[in-house]
Amino acid sequence: MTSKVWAIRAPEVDRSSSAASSQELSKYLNRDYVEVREAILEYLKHDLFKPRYDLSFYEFRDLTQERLKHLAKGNFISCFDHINDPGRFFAGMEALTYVDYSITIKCGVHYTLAGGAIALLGTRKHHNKYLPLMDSGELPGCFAMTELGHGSNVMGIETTAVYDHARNSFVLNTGSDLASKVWIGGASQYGRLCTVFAQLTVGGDYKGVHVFVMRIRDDEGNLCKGVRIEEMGHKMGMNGVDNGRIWFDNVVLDKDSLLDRYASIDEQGMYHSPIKSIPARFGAMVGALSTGRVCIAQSAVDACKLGLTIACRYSSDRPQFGKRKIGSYLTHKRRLAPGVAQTYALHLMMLQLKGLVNDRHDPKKIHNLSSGLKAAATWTRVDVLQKCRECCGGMGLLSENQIGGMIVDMNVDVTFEGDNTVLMQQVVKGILAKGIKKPDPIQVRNYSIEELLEALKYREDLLKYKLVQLGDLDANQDTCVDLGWAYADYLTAENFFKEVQRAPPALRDTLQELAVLFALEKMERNAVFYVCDGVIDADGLENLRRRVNDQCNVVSGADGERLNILCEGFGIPEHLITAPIAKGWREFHTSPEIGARM
Ligand SMILES: Cc1cc2nc3c(=O)[nH]c(=O)nc-3n(C[C@H](O)[C@H](O)[C@H](O)COP(=O)(O)OP(=O)(O)OC[C@H]3O[C@@H](n4cnc5c(N)ncnc54)[C@H](O)[C@@H]3O)c2cc1C
Repeated sequence: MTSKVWAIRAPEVDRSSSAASSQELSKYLNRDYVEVREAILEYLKHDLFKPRYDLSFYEFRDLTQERLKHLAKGNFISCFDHINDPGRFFAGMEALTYVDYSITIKCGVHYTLAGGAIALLGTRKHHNKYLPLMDSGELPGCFAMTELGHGSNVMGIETTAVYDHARNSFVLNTGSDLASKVWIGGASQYGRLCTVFAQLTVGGDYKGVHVFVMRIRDDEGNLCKGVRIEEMGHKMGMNGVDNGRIWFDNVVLDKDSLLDRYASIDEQGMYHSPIKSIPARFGAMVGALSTGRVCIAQSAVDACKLGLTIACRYSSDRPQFGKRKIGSYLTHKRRLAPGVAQTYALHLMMLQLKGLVNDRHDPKKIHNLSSGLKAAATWTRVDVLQKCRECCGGMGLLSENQIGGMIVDMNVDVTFEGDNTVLMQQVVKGILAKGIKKPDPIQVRNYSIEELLEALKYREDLLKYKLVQLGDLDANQDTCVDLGWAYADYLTAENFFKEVQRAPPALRDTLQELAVLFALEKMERNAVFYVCDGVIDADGLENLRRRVNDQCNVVSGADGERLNILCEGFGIPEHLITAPIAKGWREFHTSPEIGARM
């Protein structure tokens, strides 16, 4: 089936009840690197980026590879941006989620993971040799960290690199099948260059995990000596990415293959690193690669924007049980309005995080924040897109309506770039400190902004205190995940209310309504905590439910029409909203052309 992109108009929106205009909202949300964003969105009008639902496994991979090549021609994304201007890099990568997650991840592996590792862990010789060819798309890159036996535990990987001073080179070996590199994006068919994580030994001394850059295929696409690659297999989604499995058998790598920003070997074969401890050195190397997590978190937020735009438009346009629009039902508002609030909240928080990366802020803070937000944003995406799909009823299942495809393609985002459950535990290790005092008890009565923020902060502080008292994090992993959420929720809410103050006056009421809904809904999700710890009682809980209902009504408008304005504020151009249900489902499904699109 070839998908025709229908030029049916977007539904009319009643703007009378909205305090803020969608253009003003969009200008406020999309305020950084405006020219890069606009240019890439325009570039994505090319036919190559139009949706295709009729392709076989290998045809879809070829299309994704063609898309990567075409993007490279546009010069929007450069691996050098990791060093010179990370904010520009993020802006260049962002719009891709609106096209398709396979191309997003294809670019993510090539530019962010492989290109980022070379840029951030390598030195000038590596930059000059590889990055221009990666920018032009001539040298497709892979990133080989995960092994069959070691996924989340990267420090435990078993691939070995032994330095041989007599030959001035390293010898790379997989050893057992459990040490084969698995899931490696781009490896199965198109990848030619690879950044490989391996345990380094120099002069018989073990030095820990280091990263090497090497060719896995030559310019003709033939596998290099000692490299074996197999196909990973058909996946539940994201099949445009050719994931593969790699084995290394006595592969000889020259000395310059070591990405040597954090560790090097001198002319006499002596190993040097400014970071003496093996775990600290590993932490510095992996910590430098937080760009990937930032991109995954941003993609999750962008997917929420697209899913909500489609679901809200359809809901305010589709009557059911007489003339009543489905968007007018409380249960619809309850499913969509909190998602819109979460998406605004997370988008604004991501702007802060990207600002910290751009300013080269404290790496520890960036690591904690990017880990917590990656987990929060991707888990939020799972919830938001499922609700969007349900709100569209059966129409939500049609591939051309975009939401279903995103659900399956993006499901992996809770697992890769750090499994969310494991990431939340890392966040907790990063934020717990000795001497944390028990917070004074609080009570919430009227759900003012001050009380809402106090309640979110209280949850974080009390969970921190409890975990310090409990001591054994391993035996209390469930509380660790709760604390990771509490940390992300409070920071995101606090930032949202600050944004209300920073925003132009015309936007403040609208943003505040959303921020209040965000905070109320977070309290409601954690009602068990608040009741058990005496912050609210049974009446308070009932009051909280009513407050969430009221706020969903305020944010949504009578038929959910206000949600359309808020979604327009996300600024997704019409050519990337291809779902027919977002463009007038009646005209589309009653058109005489309906048969022609199959
Ligand atoms: C489509 C896809 C593309 C990928 N692309 C790449 C790539 O290009 N390059 C690359 O190097 N890797 C890639 N990966 C690998 C990815 O990074 C790993 O899948 C991820 O790190 C998780 O490892 P794992 O799959 O072995 O899961 P595991 O680590 O085995 O985790 C499985 C489950 O156990 C839980 N668990 C694990 N450890 C703990 C713990 N300490 N405490 C509590 N729970 C725990 C996790 O929460 C999870 O639910 C990709 C994966 C996929 C699926």
